[in-house]
Amino acid sequence: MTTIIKNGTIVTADLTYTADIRIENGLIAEIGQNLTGGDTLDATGCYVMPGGIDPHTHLEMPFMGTYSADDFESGTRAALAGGTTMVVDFALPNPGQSLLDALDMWHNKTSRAACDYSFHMAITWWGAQVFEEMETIVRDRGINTFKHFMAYKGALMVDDDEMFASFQRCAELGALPLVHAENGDVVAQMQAKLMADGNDGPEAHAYSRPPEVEGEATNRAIMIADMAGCPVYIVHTSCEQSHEAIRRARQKGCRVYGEPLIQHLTLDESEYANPDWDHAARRVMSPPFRSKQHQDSLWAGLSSGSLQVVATDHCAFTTQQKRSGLGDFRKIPNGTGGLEDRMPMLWTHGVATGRITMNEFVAVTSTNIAKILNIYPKKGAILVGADADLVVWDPKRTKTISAKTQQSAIDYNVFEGKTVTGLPRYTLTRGVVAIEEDTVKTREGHGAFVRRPPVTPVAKALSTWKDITAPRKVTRTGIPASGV
Ligand SMILES: NC(=O)NCCC(=O)O
Ligand SMILES: [Zn+2]
Ligand SMILES: [Zn+2]
Repeated sequence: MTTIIKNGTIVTADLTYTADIRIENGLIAEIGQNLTGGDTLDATGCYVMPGGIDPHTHLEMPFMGTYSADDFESGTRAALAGGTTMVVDFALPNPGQSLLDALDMWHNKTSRAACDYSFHMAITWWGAQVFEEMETIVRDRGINTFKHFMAYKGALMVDDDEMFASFQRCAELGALPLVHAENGDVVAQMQAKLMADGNDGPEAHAYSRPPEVEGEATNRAIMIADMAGCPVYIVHTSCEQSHEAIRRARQKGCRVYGEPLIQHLTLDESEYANPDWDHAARRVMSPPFRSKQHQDSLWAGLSSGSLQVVATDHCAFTTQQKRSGLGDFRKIPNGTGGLEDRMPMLWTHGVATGRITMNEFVAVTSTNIAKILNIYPKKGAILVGADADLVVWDPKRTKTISAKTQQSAIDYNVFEGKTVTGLPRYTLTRGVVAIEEDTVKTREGHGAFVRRPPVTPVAKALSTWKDITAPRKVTRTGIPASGV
């Protein structure tokens, strides 16, 4: 089947130019002038960009005694509606559970996915079995990233010795560790104190996780990665303290990546002061929303290049689920939605305000993460041979975000009432039109697992350098006799 996208302006991470695109069998077959034949999609007045990649979602995730409400059907439908054509979710083994079993469980959730997907594997416990299975995960199962939680003490959290061992294993395998960087021990103590003082509302969630908790853990993760000899990717970077640690390390030459979320870029801590308990609880996530100064730092990181990727950490819970934390903020399921809104919100608050360019928009929503995850140029590119995961972006289309019209299964939207300008005219997943303006044409089961090979160019370069600079025993000729 042939489709031609005509009359659009192609925008990639490094180029802006006018050309048509011919798509055949789900791939980009030709880029050129005046292409004809097949079905035509009119892109007049639009930008044609690589579809978004959201590398941080939690669909149907078992967490804090419940499951996140969006599954791979509603989650990928929401993604496509907002111009995102691939999601990367997290397989989370229970303590003692085989990584391979956990991965099978996560694959079993995806039969209705409407866009392509992949997984990060979480390291939630440590032992010889995990060490061995990491190799199978990388070599046979197409996964090159391992997630580590420095928070959620007593649940997902790992200690420094486990993290160091896992990072070293990542270095051997050419894999990339991801880190949720918050000091879980300090958080647990702060939570207990707040509760003891009678601070049991959702605002106490934010008080228990100040920026220092995140800055300290980010710095620690980066130093541990440097000692282990691997790059490291810090998820949901929300504050200047964490950004500063990333920036400083990058200046020293460390291979560190930082991922702000669209929520942290556009929503602030005043949400937790709302007198409506539901309003505040719906916005409970970790790390919490920050002040406007922290937001400025994140935006500066995107424009200067010290932060590379904008994600959502889409982990949506209904109001009813959030209410399990009434009377004890520690029991409010942590997480917010954003899959459908990431690209329009970033365009509206980033490109339209001049904080980032269109090309930087493509870089931080798609191309950078495609390179980091080693799936470029299959994904994240407009090149002959690449998957035709494309968004025909109409910079004039506008809407006011509302839970009433969203694809997500939950009953509210943290961006409710915000007007966005810049929306998909079409979203294509491997050449198939899934979204045509307000019409949703997603196909359940169209989404396929994307295998990601290990050893990115960055991992290879870093391991070469680490080998050259590794400690070496000095060969000596004149050794004094002992005791003389
Ligand atoms: N971020 C959050 O609050 N929930 C999802 C799990 C995580 O990423 O920490
Ligand atoms: Zn996290
Ligand atoms: Zn997450």
